[in-house]
Amino acid sequence: MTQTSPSRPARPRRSALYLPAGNSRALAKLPALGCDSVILDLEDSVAPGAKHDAREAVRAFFKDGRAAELPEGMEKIIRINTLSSPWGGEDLLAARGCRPDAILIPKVESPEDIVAVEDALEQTDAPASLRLWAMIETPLGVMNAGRIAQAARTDGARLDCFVVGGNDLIKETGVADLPGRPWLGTWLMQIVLAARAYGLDVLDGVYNDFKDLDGLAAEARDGQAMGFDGKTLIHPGQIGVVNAIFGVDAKRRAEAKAIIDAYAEAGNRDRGVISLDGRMVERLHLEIAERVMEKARRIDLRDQGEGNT
Ligand SMILES: CC(C)(COP(=O)(O)OP(=O)(O)OC[C@H]1O[C@@H](n2cnc3c(N)ncnc32)[C@H](O)[C@@H]1OP(=O)(O)O)[C@@H](O)C(=O)NCCC(=O)NCCSC(=O)C[C@H](O)C(=O)O
Ligand SMILES: [Mg+2]
Repeated sequence: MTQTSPSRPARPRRSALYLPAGNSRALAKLPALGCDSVILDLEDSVAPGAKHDAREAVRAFFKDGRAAELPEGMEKIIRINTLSSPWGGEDLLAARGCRPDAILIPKVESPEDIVAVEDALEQTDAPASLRLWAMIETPLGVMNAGRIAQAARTDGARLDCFVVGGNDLIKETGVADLPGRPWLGTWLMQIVLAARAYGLDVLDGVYNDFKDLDGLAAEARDGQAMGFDGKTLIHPGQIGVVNAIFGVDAKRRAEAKAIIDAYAEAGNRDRGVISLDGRMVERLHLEIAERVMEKARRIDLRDQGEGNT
């Protein structure tokens, strides 16, 4: 059974789809898609000359009610440009005004990058519920991942989730971009470990070859085994594969239910350790099983379009 920290909410974040914010046809498709999160992108998928229009498109999407009509439970994230870029400050103001679930900050390299955004939000009437997600996609970002995640422990901190930026990491380090990601593995694990140490969710990077669903499935399975909560995506055709791999299949549900049922038996309720089908089961396994069942419940609601609150 996959081990998951019981301290984080069991919120499904199987699939997070990037959508270039200025692409009106893609925006029109969104209500029918089954991704758990959408990331409206103002950064790398938007050319410098199109930044203004893309930002206005995001503003309009939230203002005219289209965002509110998305399926309940689909998280709405806006990826801004870095604050050091010519667009970041205006992006942040626009994003805050849209009141999405979270703002995704690209190329985070130190806790100060998070604090700068937190401070800017403090000076506005940003709701306390607004979360921050951070992209880890540079050598410094990976090296400082623990310190960055630690920023989530500060009182009132908004940091909620790490997102791997594999394309930038490959660009910045020069490692070979090979199937199975042999040279990226250590860094990916470092990012997962940092996130887990401080109770953050963590999403794997994108798979660029969007027509190769077998390759996507192999990479998603690797990511699931590494401990990621889900994967970021670039195309609607990738959602089904990834939702299945990061979901809770029938075998895991049955295992979890068996553990919960076993501990519910009168003779077991107060026991620390029990024997189940020839395996040692401890109360920590009960916590994991309860979390698995809660996540399965939320996934079922999400997949029925009823939200995952
Ligand atoms: C990759 C694409 C450019 C491919 O586009 P296209 O050739 O147009 O795809 P299709 O013809 O197969 O599209 C079929 C229909 O699906 C809609 N569509 C396509 N992509 C999306 C999407 N992401 N969300 C919603 N809908 C989408 C098309 O509009 C078609 O519908 P219709 O027009 O009605 O026929 C394109 O998929 C794309 O732009 N993807 C997103 C790219 C992106 O956001 N990139 C930035 C994030 S990746 C990254 O930067 C990660 C990280 O930072 C790192 O460093 O790794
Ligand atoms: Mg990137």
